[in-house]
Amino acid sequence: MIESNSMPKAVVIGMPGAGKTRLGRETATLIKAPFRDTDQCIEEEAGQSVSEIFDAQGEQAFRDMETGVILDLLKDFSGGILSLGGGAPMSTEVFQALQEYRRAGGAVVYLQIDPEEGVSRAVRSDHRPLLRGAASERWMALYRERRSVYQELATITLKSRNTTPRALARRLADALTERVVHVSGPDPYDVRIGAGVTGRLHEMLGDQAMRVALIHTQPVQRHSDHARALLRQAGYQVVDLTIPDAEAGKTIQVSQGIWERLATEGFTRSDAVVGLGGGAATDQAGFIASTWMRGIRYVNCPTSLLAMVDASTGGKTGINLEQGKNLVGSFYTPAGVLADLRALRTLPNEIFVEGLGEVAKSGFIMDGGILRELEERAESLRSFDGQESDQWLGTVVQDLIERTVEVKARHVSVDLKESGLREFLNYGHTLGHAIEKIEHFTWRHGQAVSVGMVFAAELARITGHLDQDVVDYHRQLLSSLGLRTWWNGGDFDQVLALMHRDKKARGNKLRFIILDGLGEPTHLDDPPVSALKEAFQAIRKEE
Ligand SMILES: NC(=O)c1ccc[n+]([C@@H]2O[C@H](COP(=O)([O-])OP(=O)(O)OC[C@H]3O[C@@H](n4cnc5c(N)ncnc54)[C@H](O)[C@@H]3O)[C@@H](O)[C@H]2O)c1
Ligand SMILES: O=C(O)C(=O)C[C@@H](O)[C@H](O)[C@H](O)COP(=O)(O)O
Repeated sequence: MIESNSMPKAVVIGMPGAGKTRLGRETATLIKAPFRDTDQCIEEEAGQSVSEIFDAQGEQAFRDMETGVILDLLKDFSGGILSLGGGAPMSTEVFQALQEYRRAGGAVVYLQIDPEEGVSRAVRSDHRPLLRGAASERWMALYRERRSVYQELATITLKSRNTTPRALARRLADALTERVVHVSGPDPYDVRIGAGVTGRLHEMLGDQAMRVALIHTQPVQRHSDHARALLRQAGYQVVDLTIPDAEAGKTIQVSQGIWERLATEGFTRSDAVVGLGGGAATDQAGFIASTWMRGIRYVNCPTSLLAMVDASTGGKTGINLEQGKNLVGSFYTPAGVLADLRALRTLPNEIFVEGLGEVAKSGFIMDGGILRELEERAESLRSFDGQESDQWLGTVVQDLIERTVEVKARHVSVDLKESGLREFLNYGHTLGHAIEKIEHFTWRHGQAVSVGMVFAAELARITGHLDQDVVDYHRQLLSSLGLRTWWNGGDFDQVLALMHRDKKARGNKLRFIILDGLGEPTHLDDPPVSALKEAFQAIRKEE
């Protein structure tokens, strides 16, 4: 039986001369994995070259050896990259084993080569026994016979045309390290997390759209330029829309400007939106997508940590009003989310750190593993520098993003419109949003939520739900990550009035999310004002 913990990470298949061995070897080097080529394994075992085995024992003997080697390696080559001989998948046993390998989660990579190129390489090569004699005719005949088998088995197809072996290996390495979180519900979609996933924009947008509105902010210009180039390459007419940065981009005036532009550009119902940037840009882009002609397709490309772990997923779209945060919006799910880790290279440290606030939130409400990871890595995470982030840190960040998006997905998959369970994702936000407003959005969202979580923990303690040590743990963990745990702005009455505009409030009654313990969120309805005041005092710091 093929088991995921001992099988190879990828198996490369394709025609003779496609470059499978080179692709496999270079990819293995990039991802620091072992590499095997089945022809080479057979030659080592037999002490003869493939041609010599063909000449001395015939093709069938070679195929039997090949099948044996492949079946063994599929069971026992943990995390390696395996390149197969071109004809291997044509054997029923190997074909079925590759199907089983796929079912176990393995990646079968079909390296496609243009027939003209394949033929010209075949003519030049003199060591392939099956191509002896009329090499070009033999190659074409094999190609016709094998092509559909390769296509049927492939989970990843790479075309060698117009690219270098190095670039192909890079693409494969990216694809193999990508993580996918599936969000289910009425309109299911995937969140893809990995270096280079922006390359999947076309796949996610689909072929229906003719025009694409690319909504982004100026600080992420470099990433939007890349996305625009990919969209144009894929044949879309791209309308580039640079909106004001951060919360200044989440206003009705900005929405109005975009709607008018879409009208001028002739956007129809089959056209699409791409939101690229931090959470503010993706919130506005989603809002536009949900309102234009009552809803068109959109894909989010988050570029900040916070947008990757939270804002881009779940379909809460919206804008702010002078009176408060996110007061206008909709629940409208994206067609997909592409969290490209390469975007983090340009992310300033303080914006990375604020994103850790929402990561910690997911830990507090659901996933103790996130909390442990944050505790262990606090120092390196707090000093994250995208430019210098080594591979180790990159993997940690990818893990944290994946885990946090899992937490989000678990909530929004069953309660898209926030009738109960989803409200837990709002931990720390009732006060957090009030702080953002009172501070005229000079405080970053994640920092405000961090203080909001300490407030919620204090409130839980005061109302008899939580022990002091868990409240202390909030302060200690959040501050170790570089997040704020106190706030001296505003006054209680101002804060109370703003908290009444929170979307969890019903009538005159406030509703908070608090914890009964780590990973045990619950609702607290209509707490006494005295308790709120005491919790408010507890987040003030003597200066
Ligand atoms: N819809 C939701 O479910 C949800 C969830 C959480 C937060 N939010 C919203 O998200 C917003 C906060 O998101 P945010 O923290 O990303 O803030 P943001 O969107 O204001 O981005 C912060 C800053 O970082 C810049 N930036 C983003 N990516 C960058 C990159 N790769 N390189 C350089 N600069 C980059 C932005 O342009 C901006 O200047 C808030 O409006 C919040 O309400 C929404
Ligand atoms: O997705 C959710 O649900 C959340 O509450 C996630 C929050 O982290 C996020 O800040 C959200 O935008 C808050 O929404 P709001 O309804 O409180 O405005």
